[in-house]
Amino acid sequence: MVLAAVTQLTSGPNPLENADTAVDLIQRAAKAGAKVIFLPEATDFISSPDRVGELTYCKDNRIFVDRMLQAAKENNVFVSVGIHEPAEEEEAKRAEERRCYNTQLLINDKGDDVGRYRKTHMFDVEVADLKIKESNTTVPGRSLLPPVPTPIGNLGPLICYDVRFPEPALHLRTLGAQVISYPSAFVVRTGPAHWEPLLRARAIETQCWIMASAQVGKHPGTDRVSWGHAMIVDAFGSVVAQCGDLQPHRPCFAVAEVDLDNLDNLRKHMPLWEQRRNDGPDALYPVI
Ligand SMILES: O=C(O)CNC(=O)[C@H](CS)NC(=O)CCC(=O)C(=O)O
Repeated sequence: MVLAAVTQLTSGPNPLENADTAVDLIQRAAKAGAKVIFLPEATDFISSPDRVGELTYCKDNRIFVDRMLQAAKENNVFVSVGIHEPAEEEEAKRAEERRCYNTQLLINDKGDDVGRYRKTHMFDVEVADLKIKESNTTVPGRSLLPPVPTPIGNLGPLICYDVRFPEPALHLRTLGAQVISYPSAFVVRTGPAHWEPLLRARAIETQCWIMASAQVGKHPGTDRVSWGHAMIVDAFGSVVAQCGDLQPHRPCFAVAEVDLDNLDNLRKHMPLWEQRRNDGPDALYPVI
């Protein structure tokens, strides 16, 4: 049994200050015994949309990544962290747009970069008073990252809005995932109604552990407020750890022991992957 930690924090527009907060959380969670530590989406910075290009390409943002690699090594822990990654020129189409990928970076306990997943679903929505177009600043990734071995099992990375789409999570399970991570910055308009049920649904249907780190509270210099409620859901769909909502929100973490024997037992006795009908909608639901 290995301990995992999900974290909750409030990133601002300064990558170096956010690095201090993230390193402090890594140290605290490692001291509590966590071997795998999950930091939220966009831990490096959250800013108004007009500053995303500048901040993505600035030197401090490269220093942010170096500090995460160093903290993983020094604390002997595996780290998952959400960052803005410069998009390749051909992807950005026009270099002057300086768009980014919304990336989950995976770092092993030696401080090596062992994988990057780039968010594939853009949060382009209008819900009542909320209007956000992530694709103005961000280029969607084009592929899933096959699960990466970690001390808590094979980890399949996805990000935030991706949680609304069951298909990539199911595909990661087929590729061998035992744990799926959703570093997030859910908005307060949708969080109360959708955050927990979506995470639990993904856990139940994939029979994977879900690690959902979260941004929380008002982001300085923006009009954005994040929902928080970072949580760990086990492969049966139970919420086994959750960060609080006591205000003012301070950076915090919640831990759970990840039991892969139980996961194997669940999959053996409820063998969804053997029972799934793969013969397509025409065979399953013929039009009478
Ligand atoms: O913009 C950044 O710097 C970091 N990225 C985010 O905060 C992203 C894109 S705007 N947020 C979400 O996907 C929220 C999804 C959500 O709230 C829902 O699905 O309801």
